[in-house]
Order: sequence, then structure tokens, then C-alpha cells
Amino acid sequence: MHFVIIGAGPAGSQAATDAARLGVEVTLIEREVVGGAANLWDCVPSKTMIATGGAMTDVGRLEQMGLGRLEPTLDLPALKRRITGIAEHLERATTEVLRRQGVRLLRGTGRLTGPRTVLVEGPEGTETLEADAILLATGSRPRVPAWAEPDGQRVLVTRDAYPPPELPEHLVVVGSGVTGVEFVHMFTSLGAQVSLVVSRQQVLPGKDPEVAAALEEEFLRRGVQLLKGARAVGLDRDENGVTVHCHDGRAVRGSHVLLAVGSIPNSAGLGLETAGVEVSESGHVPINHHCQTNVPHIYAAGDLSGKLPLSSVATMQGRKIAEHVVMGHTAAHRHLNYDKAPSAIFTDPEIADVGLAEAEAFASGRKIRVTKVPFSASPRALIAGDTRGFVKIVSDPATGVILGGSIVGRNASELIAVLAVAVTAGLRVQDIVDSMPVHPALAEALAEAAD
Ligand SMILES: Cc1cc2nc3c(=O)[nH]c(=O)nc-3n(C[C@H](O)[C@H](O)[C@H](O)COP(=O)(O)OP(=O)(O)OC[C@H]3O[C@@H](n4cnc5c(N)ncnc54)[C@H](O)[C@@H]3O)c2cc1C
Ligand SMILES: NC(=O)c1ccc[n+]([C@@H]2O[C@H](COP(=O)([O-])OP(=O)(O)OC[C@H]3O[C@@H](n4cnc5c(N)ncnc54)[C@H](O)[C@@H]3O)[C@@H](O)[C@H]2O)c1
Repeated sequence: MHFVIIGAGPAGSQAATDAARLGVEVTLIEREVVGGAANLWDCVPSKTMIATGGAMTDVGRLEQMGLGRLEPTLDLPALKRRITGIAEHLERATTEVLRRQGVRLLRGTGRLTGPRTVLVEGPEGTETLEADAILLATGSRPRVPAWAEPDGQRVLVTRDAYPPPELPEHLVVVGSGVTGVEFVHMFTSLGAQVSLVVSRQQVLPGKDPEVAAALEEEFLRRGVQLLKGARAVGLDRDENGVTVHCHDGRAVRGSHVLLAVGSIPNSAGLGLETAGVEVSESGHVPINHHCQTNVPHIYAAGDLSGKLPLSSVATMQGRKIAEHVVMGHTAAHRHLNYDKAPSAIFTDPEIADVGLAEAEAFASGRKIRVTKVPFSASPRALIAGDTRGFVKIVSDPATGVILGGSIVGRNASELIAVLAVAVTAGLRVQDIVDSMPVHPALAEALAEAAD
């Protein structure tokens, strides 16, 4: 059995490693970076920049911790080296894992030339591979609207901004999804003035309104200008800056603009038509619950599959596909419930959620019990000098089973793991109370909310 995978991001690398470990011959094709372009050129660098901004914020809190003042200065070349160094380290680590499992890694661009053939064009020439099973895991790239021409200097897509050539004096961020709000946080904490073009009436459309309101309040406290209900439709660039024009005549001027208007799947040029693989209007490749496309031996995963675009989900899909390719129906079915995947937004305060949201339950008329505990009374939050935020748990009033929850505050991205386990395993609120969290720890607020 020969399993050919196009794209070595979280989805492709995990599928390759697991399938090879299960004894199959695997060839993995990657054109840019082993570990994934969206993952190592967006996800990880954005979190790295946020960590540096977080360190600057912590320095600003020194006096409150009983220490003298410090005035940190940003060293852009050092930050660049740190970001590149982390991505290179992770690329080497992933390559080494693949090598140890005996995966054949081919550098180049892959495309289907038929239902069971893949053509690879790379630095070493071209090669045609015959495959018994194929995984398409080509990821996505930043969407560039027709009215903008990124130049890597003043008009930036996310991948130009880790960090940009100079720290913007005033950054205009277009788009207030997860990426947009993380960039607002990143650049305000590094000292830039920021304006945010918000197409709806709240940042993070689709998220719990109370959570979005907490973030907006923090942005306003930092002096961020929010242009609500504004859709960017054009921009003018001159020597000194950029003006972004909105559909309702409003305009906002800054020294730089960052486009955070979503991603597009890498499906063009993949030869899908030659194999009869269906593709949606948005360019995603639809899959069933086994991650198979309409052609059963061709699978798709990660951002290309149009499911929840998260590295964690892509990795899980890769694992599931490897088992299905190698063991078919003999493997225990690994059910992937996208509604139960936790996610986090790395702003300050952090935001994390899992499972059923309060607003969602009310909209569907489902009876729920909601308990909320602020961190203001948490001894650990007081010790850390940061009492912002809260824990909210959504449970079934009849059984006490935990259906979901959200956390706003320090380390929310770590704390959510407790609720994620509860939601996945069908635990009850009493189970959290009985787990006796460490004292003093932020997790005590989880037990209190559950109590
Ligand atoms: C700004 C930003 C921040 C994010 N932050 C987070 C986060 O904090 N947490 C989280 O879980 N997710 C985050 N994500 C989402 C996450 O990065 C993606 O969901 C994840 O990387 C998708 O994995 P993938 O394997 O589908 O794609 P990718 O990681 O993009 O990997 C696909 C690979 O396929 C290669 N490829 C494409 N076409 C071909 C071809 N024809 N031949 C050969 N190779 C090809 C590409 O070069 C790429 O390396 C973030 C995304 C963005 C944009
Ligand atoms: N921390 C994380 O886990 C993390 C971070 C970043 C991205 N991601 C993943 O990437 C996915 C995509 O997030 P995203 O924020 O990049 O894209 P998105 O599509 O979720 O958000 C883009 C936003 O831009 C707005 N927009 C589009 N055109 C606009 C215009 N002309 N003017 C003003 N606003 C405009 C849209 O209305 C939307 O709200 C997320 O769902 C998430 O899965 C995850």
C-alpha cells in the first residue's frame, strides 16, 4: 500500500507519521515548509509576537508587584531572530519525526494527474507517483481583497508582520475575526496605536456577546479606535501612510494597514478535476465523517476541508485518516466532534471556549444552567496582580452534565483543557468540584463555578 500526502502541515505530517508507524509506505510532498505554512508562518509566529508583547505588559506591571520601574525597548531584529528560530526548530523537529518513521519526504509541488497518480515538480526534477490512497492537506493562505495590493512595507498581510520591517506608529487592522483581534492585541502591547475596522456591531462575530464585550472594553482602555459596522472597500497609499475607505464613506488613516479578512484554501492547481474530486464554491474540498472526499480513496483534511480551521483539528483529522487508510473498518471508529473542539484567542485577557455557548443554547430553546464566577475573588489572580475575567460553565440542569464553557482571563487557553475533558467525556459539574484543584490556583474558579 502506497499512501501519498500533499502538504506537510499539521494534518499531512500527522497522517504521514501515524500511517508510517502502522507499517504503510508513505510519501509526503511539501513545497514550502515542513510543519505547515499556515502553522509555522502564521499560527506560531503570531503567538510568539504576542508572548513578546505579553513580556512588555508584565514589565509595565512591575511596580504593582513591589518592584522598581523598567522601560523595555523593542529590538525588532532580535524579535525577528526569535520568531524565525522557533519556526526553524519546529520544522527540524517535525522533519526528524518523519525521518525516524521512514516517511519519504519530497520537496516540491504536488498535483493530481488522475485518480491514483500524483505529479511532483521540485528542485530535483519531476516524478510521477502511483498511489493506493491520497491525502490532500494543502492548507490555506491569507485572503487578499481585490481592492488591496500588499507591498510588505505599509500594506501588510499577516505573514508580512512577524514583525514588519518597522513597528507601525499607527496600524489600521481590517477584519475583527480571531486573527484581527489578536493583531490588535499584539501591536497595542508592543506600543503601537491601533484602529480596527469591524464589519459588524461587535468584534468576534459569532462569539458569546459577553466575551466580545469584555475584549472591546479592554481595547477601548488601550485607546484602540473601533469603527463598527464598517466594511473596508478601498485604500490609498502614499509616502507617509495609508488611508482605508469604508463602504459608508468613513475613512481611517494610519501609518500601516494589516489585512485580516480571512483565508482561502489552497485548492487551485491541485488537479482535482482530473481525479473527479468535488470542490465547493469557496474552494474547500468537502469530506464525510471519515474525512473521505467524494472519491473514497482520496481524503482531505485541515483548512482545505472547510471544517474548523485549527491546527489542533487538522492534527486530529490526520490521525484519524491514517487509521482509516491503514485499517479501514477494522479500526475502532474515532469520532471527531467539531462542536466539542476547544479554541482560544490569545489576546490579553485570553479568551477560550468549548462546547455549547450560552447564546447558542438560548437561540435553540434548550434548557441550560449557567454559572459564572469572576476571577476578582481568586487568591491566585490577586497574587498574580491580574483579576480580570471570569469562568462560565454551561450544564444540563437535569443531569449536571457539562455542555460547554468559556473562560476570559490569564491562562484561559490552558484552563479550558479542564472543561474540554469534561465536555468530551460527559463529566458532571460535581466531578470538577470533587477533583480538588490546587490552592492557590486559577483552576479553583472552575470548581467554584461548577459548585
Ligand atoms: C494568523 C493565524 C493564527 C492562527 N493561530 C492559530 C492558533 O493559535 N491555534 C490553532 O489551532 N490554529 C491557528 N491557526 C490556524 C492554523 O494555522 C491552521 O488551521 C493549520 O495550520 C491548518 O493546517 P493544515 O495542515 O491544513 O495547513 P498548513 O499548516 O497550511 O499546511 C499545509 C501545507 O501544504 C503545503 N502545500 C500547499 N499546496 C501544496 C502543493 N500543491 N504541493 C505541496 N505542498 C503544498 C503548504 O506549503 C503548507 O506547508 C491560525 C491561523 C492564522 C492565519
Ligand atoms: N487563536 C487561534 O486559534 C486562531 C487565531 C487566528 C486564526 N485562527 C483560525 O483562523 C480562522 C479564520 O480567522 P480569521 O480571523 O483569519 O478569518 P475570519 O473569516 O473568521 O474573519 C475575518 C473577518 O473579517 C471581516 N471582513 C472581511 N472583509 C472585510 C472588509 N472588507 N472590511 C471589514 N471587515 C471585513 C469578516 O466579516 C470577518 O469578521 C478562525 O476561525 C480560526 O479557526 C485561529
